[in-house]
Amino acid sequence: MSRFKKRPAATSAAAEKPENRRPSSADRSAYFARREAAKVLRTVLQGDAKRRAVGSIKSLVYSPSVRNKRGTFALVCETLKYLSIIKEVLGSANVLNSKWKRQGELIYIVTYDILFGQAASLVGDAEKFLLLRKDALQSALAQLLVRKGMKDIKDLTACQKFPGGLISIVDISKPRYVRVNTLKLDLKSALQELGKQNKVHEDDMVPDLLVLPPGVDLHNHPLVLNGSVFMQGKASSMAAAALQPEPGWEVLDACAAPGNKTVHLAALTHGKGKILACELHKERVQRLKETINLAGAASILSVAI
Ligand SMILES: C[S@@+](CC[C@H](N)C(=O)[O-])C[C@H]1O[C@@H](n2cnc3c(N)ncnc32)[C@H](O)[C@@H]1O
Repeated sequence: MSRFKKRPAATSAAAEKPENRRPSSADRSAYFARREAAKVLRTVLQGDAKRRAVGSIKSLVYSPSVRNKRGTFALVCETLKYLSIIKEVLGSANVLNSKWKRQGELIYIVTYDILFGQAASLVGDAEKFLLLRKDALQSALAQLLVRKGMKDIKDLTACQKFPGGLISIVDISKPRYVRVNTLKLDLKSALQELGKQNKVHEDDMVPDLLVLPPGVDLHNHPLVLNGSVFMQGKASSMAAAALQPEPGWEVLDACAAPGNKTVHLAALTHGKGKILACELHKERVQRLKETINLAGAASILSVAI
Protein backbone atom coordinates (compact mmCIF):
# COMPACT_ATOMS: atom_id res chain seq x y z
CA MET A 1 0.00 0.00 0.00
CA SER A 2 1.38 3.40 -0.95
CA ARG A 3 1.67 6.10 1.70
CA PHE A 4 1.66 8.80 -0.93
CA LYS A 5 -1.58 10.63 -1.74
CA LYS A 6 -2.87 10.00 -5.24
CA ARG A 7 -2.88 13.12 -7.36
CA PRO A 8 -4.83 13.82 -10.51
CA ALA A 9 -2.91 13.33 -13.76
CA ALA A 10 -0.64 16.25 -14.72
CA THR A 11 -2.70 18.17 -17.21
CA SER A 12 -2.16 21.80 -16.22
CA ALA A 13 0.78 24.14 -15.70
CA ALA A 14 0.19 23.88 -11.94
CA ALA A 15 0.85 20.16 -12.14
CA GLU A 16 4.35 20.90 -13.46
CA LYS A 17 5.34 22.55 -10.14
CA PRO A 18 7.64 20.24 -8.13
CA GLU A 19 5.22 20.16 -5.19
CA ASN A 20 2.37 19.07 -7.44
CA ARG A 21 4.04 16.40 -9.52
CA ARG A 22 3.59 12.71 -8.76
CA PRO A 23 6.40 11.24 -6.67
CA SER A 24 8.97 9.45 -8.82
CA SER A 25 10.55 6.15 -7.79
CA ALA A 26 13.62 8.15 -6.62
CA ASP A 27 11.30 10.28 -4.44
CA ARG A 28 9.75 7.16 -2.95
CA SER A 29 13.11 5.53 -2.32
CA ALA A 30 14.44 8.70 -0.61
CA TYR A 31 11.21 9.03 1.41
CA PHE A 32 11.51 5.49 2.77
CA ALA A 33 15.26 5.77 3.34
CA ARG A 34 14.66 8.83 5.56
CA ARG A 35 12.02 7.00 7.60
CA GLU A 36 14.13 3.87 7.93
CA ALA A 37 17.11 6.00 8.91
CA ALA A 38 14.96 7.71 11.57
CA LYS A 39 14.09 4.33 13.10
CA VAL A 40 17.74 3.26 13.19
CA LEU A 41 18.76 6.63 14.61
CA ARG A 42 16.17 6.28 17.38
CA THR A 43 17.61 2.90 18.40
CA VAL A 44 21.17 4.23 18.32
CA LEU A 45 20.33 7.31 20.39
CA GLN A 46 18.24 5.38 22.90
CA GLY A 47 21.10 2.91 23.36
CA ASP A 48 23.52 5.76 23.88
CA ALA A 49 21.26 7.47 26.42
CA LYS A 50 20.94 4.28 28.42
CA ARG A 51 24.69 3.71 28.18
CA ARG A 52 24.29 0.18 26.97
CA ALA A 53 25.38 -1.60 23.84
CA VAL A 54 23.07 -1.38 20.87
CA GLY A 55 23.52 -3.22 17.63
CA SER A 56 26.01 -1.46 15.42
CA ILE A 57 24.51 0.89 12.87
CA LYS A 58 25.41 -1.62 10.16
CA SER A 59 23.64 -4.51 11.83
CA LEU A 60 20.54 -2.34 12.43
CA VAL A 61 20.54 -1.27 8.80
CA TYR A 62 20.97 -4.85 7.60
CA SER A 63 17.73 -5.97 9.21
CA PRO A 64 15.41 -7.37 6.50
CA SER A 65 12.88 -4.56 6.98
CA VAL A 66 15.29 -1.92 5.64
CA ARG A 67 15.01 -1.71 1.85
CA ASN A 68 17.56 0.93 0.87
CA LYS A 69 20.44 -0.24 3.04
CA ARG A 70 23.19 1.88 1.53
CA GLY A 71 21.16 5.09 1.54
CA THR A 72 19.87 4.46 5.06
CA PHE A 73 23.35 3.73 6.44
CA ALA A 74 24.80 6.87 4.88
CA LEU A 75 21.94 9.01 6.18
CA VAL A 76 22.27 7.74 9.75
CA CYS A 77 26.05 8.21 9.80
CA GLU A 78 25.91 11.68 8.28
CA THR A 79 23.09 12.82 10.55
CA LEU A 80 25.03 11.58 13.59
CA LYS A 81 28.05 13.55 12.41
CA TYR A 82 26.02 16.75 12.33
CA LEU A 83 23.63 15.91 15.18
CA SER A 84 24.66 18.43 17.81
CA ILE A 85 24.67 21.19 15.17
CA ILE A 86 21.24 20.12 13.93
CA LYS A 87 19.89 20.20 17.48
CA GLU A 88 21.32 23.64 18.11
CA VAL A 89 19.94 24.97 14.83
CA LEU A 90 16.46 23.55 15.48
CA GLY A 91 16.53 24.96 19.01
CA SER A 92 17.47 28.47 18.02
CA ALA A 93 15.25 28.53 14.91
CA ASN A 94 12.40 27.43 17.20
CA VAL A 95 10.37 26.05 14.33
CA LEU A 96 9.06 22.79 15.78
CA ASN A 97 5.59 22.34 17.16
CA SER A 98 4.76 19.54 19.59
CA LYS A 99 3.69 17.16 16.80
CA TRP A 100 7.11 17.30 15.13
CA LYS A 101 9.03 17.38 18.41
CA ARG A 102 7.62 13.90 19.04
CA GLN A 103 9.22 12.73 15.79
CA GLY A 104 12.65 14.08 16.65
CA GLU A 105 14.72 11.49 14.77
CA LEU A 106 12.86 12.01 11.49
CA ILE A 107 13.21 15.76 11.94
CA TYR A 108 16.98 15.38 12.48
CA ILE A 109 17.31 13.28 9.33
CA VAL A 110 15.29 15.68 7.16
CA THR A 111 17.07 18.72 8.61
CA TYR A 112 20.38 17.07 7.78
CA ASP A 113 19.22 16.56 4.20
CA ILE A 114 18.03 20.15 3.85
CA LEU A 115 21.06 21.83 5.42
CA PHE A 116 23.96 19.53 4.59
CA GLY A 117 22.73 16.78 2.29
CA GLN A 118 21.52 16.68 -1.25
CA ALA A 119 18.04 18.04 -0.43
CA ALA A 120 16.71 16.04 -3.37
CA SER A 121 13.42 14.15 -3.52
CA LEU A 122 12.13 15.87 -0.40
CA VAL A 123 8.57 14.57 -0.51
CA GLY A 124 6.61 13.81 2.66
CA ASP A 125 4.92 15.75 5.45
CA ALA A 126 8.00 16.31 7.60
CA GLU A 127 9.95 17.36 4.52
CA LYS A 128 7.24 19.82 3.49
CA PHE A 129 7.05 21.24 7.01
CA LEU A 130 10.80 21.84 7.21
CA LEU A 131 11.20 23.06 3.63
CA LEU A 132 8.72 25.83 4.44
CA ARG A 133 11.06 26.82 7.29
CA LYS A 134 14.30 26.38 5.36
CA ASP A 135 15.20 30.09 5.56
CA ALA A 136 14.85 30.10 9.34
CA LEU A 137 17.06 26.98 9.58
CA GLN A 138 19.72 28.42 7.30
CA SER A 139 19.76 31.69 9.17
CA ALA A 140 20.07 29.87 12.54
CA LEU A 141 23.01 27.90 11.10
CA ALA A 142 24.70 31.09 9.89
CA GLN A 143 24.26 32.66 13.35
CA LEU A 144 25.68 29.56 15.00
CA LEU A 145 28.82 29.84 12.87
CA VAL A 146 29.20 33.49 13.82
CA ARG A 147 28.66 32.73 17.53
CA LYS A 148 31.35 30.07 17.46
CA GLY A 149 33.70 32.29 15.47
CA MET A 150 33.92 29.73 12.66
CA LYS A 151 33.87 30.22 8.93
CA ASP A 152 33.03 26.77 7.74
CA ILE A 153 30.63 23.99 8.66
CA LYS A 154 33.61 21.64 8.65
CA ASP A 155 35.06 23.55 11.62
CA LEU A 156 31.85 22.92 13.55
CA THR A 157 31.78 19.18 12.85
CA ALA A 158 35.44 18.88 13.79
CA CYS A 159 34.78 20.00 17.35
CA GLN A 160 31.32 18.66 18.06
CA LYS A 161 30.58 15.91 20.56
CA PHE A 162 27.82 13.35 20.66
CA PRO A 163 25.34 13.19 23.49
CA GLY A 164 26.85 11.62 26.56
CA GLY A 165 30.30 12.88 25.64
CA LEU A 166 30.99 10.35 22.91
CA ILE A 167 33.33 11.65 20.32
CA SER A 168 32.59 9.88 17.08
CA ILE A 169 30.27 7.55 15.24
CA VAL A 170 32.81 4.81 15.72
CA ASP A 171 32.46 5.31 19.46
CA ILE A 172 28.73 4.82 19.34
CA SER A 173 28.60 1.84 17.06
CA LYS A 174 31.61 -0.28 17.91
CA PRO A 175 32.30 -2.23 21.07
CA ARG A 176 35.39 -1.50 23.12
CA TYR A 177 38.06 -4.14 23.47
CA VAL A 178 40.68 -4.71 26.11
CA ARG A 179 43.33 -7.39 26.02
CA VAL A 180 44.20 -8.94 29.32
CA ASN A 181 47.94 -8.87 29.93
CA THR A 182 48.31 -12.37 31.32
CA LEU A 183 51.83 -11.52 32.50
CA LYS A 184 50.13 -9.47 35.21
CA LEU A 185 46.53 -10.63 35.60
CA ASP A 186 44.53 -13.77 34.79
CA LEU A 187 41.45 -13.64 32.59
CA LYS A 188 38.97 -14.54 35.34
CA SER A 189 40.14 -11.76 37.64
CA ALA A 190 40.03 -9.25 34.78
CA LEU A 191 36.45 -10.28 33.94
CA GLN A 192 35.46 -9.94 37.60
CA GLU A 193 37.11 -6.57 38.08
CA LEU A 194 35.85 -4.99 34.85
CA GLY A 195 32.42 -6.57 35.33
CA LYS A 196 31.89 -4.51 38.49
CA GLN A 197 31.09 -1.44 36.42
CA ASN A 198 30.41 -2.68 32.90
CA LYS A 199 28.91 -5.48 30.92
CA VAL A 200 31.89 -7.49 29.79
CA HIS A 201 32.40 -10.81 28.03
CA GLU A 202 35.16 -12.76 26.32
CA ASP A 203 35.67 -12.29 22.59
CA ASP A 204 34.62 -15.38 20.67
CA MET A 205 37.71 -15.37 18.47
CA VAL A 206 40.78 -13.90 20.16
CA PRO A 207 41.88 -15.44 23.48
CA ASP A 208 42.33 -13.03 26.42
CA LEU A 209 40.40 -10.31 24.61
CA LEU A 210 37.40 -8.82 26.42
CA VAL A 211 34.47 -7.00 24.84
CA LEU A 212 32.81 -4.02 26.49
CA PRO A 213 29.90 -1.83 25.34
CA PRO A 214 30.49 1.08 22.95
CA GLY A 215 31.33 4.35 24.65
CA VAL A 216 32.96 2.83 27.74
CA ASP A 217 36.02 4.89 28.60
CA LEU A 218 38.70 2.93 30.40
CA HIS A 219 41.61 5.35 29.92
CA ASN A 220 41.83 6.00 33.65
CA HIS A 221 40.83 2.56 34.86
CA PRO A 222 43.34 1.20 37.42
CA LEU A 223 43.80 -2.00 35.39
CA VAL A 224 44.77 0.06 32.34
CA LEU A 225 47.03 2.38 34.31
CA ASN A 226 48.93 -0.51 35.91
CA GLY A 227 49.30 -2.51 32.69
CA SER A 228 47.02 -5.40 33.68
CA VAL A 229 44.89 -4.81 30.61
CA PHE A 230 45.70 -3.01 27.37
CA MET A 231 43.15 -1.06 25.37
CA GLN A 232 43.76 -2.82 22.12
CA GLY A 233 41.39 -3.31 19.18
CA LYS A 234 40.36 -6.70 17.90
CA ALA A 235 42.26 -6.44 14.61
CA SER A 236 45.44 -5.44 16.40
CA SER A 237 45.03 -8.28 18.89
CA MET A 238 44.68 -10.85 16.13
CA ALA A 239 48.24 -10.60 14.81
CA ALA A 240 50.13 -12.17 17.73
CA ALA A 241 47.24 -14.56 18.47
CA ALA A 242 47.37 -15.86 14.89
CA LEU A 243 51.09 -16.59 15.23
CA GLN A 244 50.43 -18.66 18.39
CA PRO A 245 54.01 -18.39 19.69
CA GLU A 246 55.05 -20.83 22.41
CA PRO A 247 57.36 -20.40 25.42
CA GLY A 248 60.96 -20.52 24.22
CA TRP A 249 60.25 -19.04 20.78
CA GLU A 250 62.31 -16.17 19.39
CA VAL A 251 60.10 -13.64 17.66
CA LEU A 252 61.06 -10.58 15.62
CA ASP A 253 58.64 -7.62 15.74
CA ALA A 254 59.97 -5.52 12.87
CA CYS A 255 57.82 -2.38 13.32
CA ALA A 256 57.21 -2.30 17.03
CA ALA A 257 56.32 1.08 18.62
CA PRO A 258 54.16 1.73 20.56
CA GLY A 259 54.53 -1.96 21.33
CA ASN A 260 51.04 -3.39 21.79
CA LYS A 261 51.72 -6.46 19.67
CA THR A 262 55.20 -6.78 21.13
CA VAL A 263 53.92 -7.13 24.67
CA HIS A 264 51.13 -9.39 23.47
CA LEU A 265 53.83 -11.70 22.05
CA ALA A 266 55.57 -11.61 25.42
CA ALA A 267 52.35 -12.62 27.17
CA LEU A 268 51.70 -15.48 24.73
CA THR A 269 55.19 -16.87 25.31
CA HIS A 270 54.51 -16.57 29.08
CA GLY A 271 57.52 -14.26 29.36
CA LYS A 272 59.75 -17.23 28.45
CA GLY A 273 60.45 -16.36 24.84
CA LYS A 274 62.78 -13.81 23.31
CA ILE A 275 61.13 -10.92 21.52
CA LEU A 276 63.30 -8.60 19.45
CA ALA A 277 61.42 -5.34 18.96
CA CYS A 278 62.77 -3.02 16.23
CA GLU A 279 61.79 0.59 15.82
CA LEU A 280 63.01 2.97 13.14
CA HIS A 281 62.36 6.23 14.97
CA LYS A 282 64.41 6.95 18.08
CA GLU A 283 61.72 9.12 19.63
CA ARG A 284 59.23 6.24 19.37
CA VAL A 285 61.63 3.81 21.04
CA GLN A 286 60.98 5.65 24.31
CA ARG A 287 57.26 4.94 23.94
CA LEU A 288 58.04 1.31 23.13
CA LYS A 289 60.14 1.00 26.29
CA GLU A 290 57.34 2.50 28.39
CA THR A 291 54.89 -0.08 27.04
CA ILE A 292 57.34 -2.90 27.76
CA ASN A 293 57.87 -1.67 31.34
CA LEU A 294 54.15 -1.23 31.91
CA ALA A 295 53.48 -4.76 30.71
CA GLY A 296 56.22 -6.22 32.91
CA ALA A 297 57.63 -7.92 29.83
CA ALA A 298 61.26 -8.47 30.68
CA SER A 299 61.78 -10.92 27.81
CA ILE A 300 61.70 -8.12 25.26
CA LEU A 301 64.78 -6.50 23.86
CA SER A 302 64.04 -3.22 22.11
CA VAL A 303 66.31 -1.92 19.39
CA ALA A 304 66.47 1.39 17.54
CA ILE A 305 67.49 0.98 13.92
C1 LIG B 1 51.69 1.17 12.99
S1 LIG B 1 53.08 1.32 14.01
C2 LIG B 1 53.23 -0.29 14.66
C3 LIG B 1 52.25 -0.61 15.74
C4 LIG B 1 52.72 -1.75 16.62
N1 LIG B 1 53.01 -2.96 15.85
C5 LIG B 1 51.70 -2.06 17.68
O1 LIG B 1 50.96 -3.01 17.57
O2 LIG B 1 51.64 -1.29 18.67
C6 LIG B 1 54.41 1.27 12.87
C7 LIG B 1 55.75 1.51 13.51
O3 LIG B 1 56.74 1.00 12.66
C8 LIG B 1 57.86 1.89 12.62
N2 LIG B 1 58.59 1.61 11.38
C9 LIG B 1 58.29 2.00 10.12
N3 LIG B 1 59.21 1.54 9.25
C10 LIG B 1 60.09 0.83 9.97
C11 LIG B 1 61.26 0.08 9.64
N4 LIG B 1 61.71 0.00 8.40
N5 LIG B 1 61.92 -0.54 10.63
C12 LIG B 1 61.46 -0.47 11.90
N6 LIG B 1 60.38 0.22 12.29
C13 LIG B 1 59.70 0.87 11.32
C14 LIG B 1 57.19 3.24 12.69
O4 LIG B 1 58.12 4.22 13.17
C15 LIG B 1 56.07 2.99 13.68
O5 LIG B 1 56.48 3.27 14.99
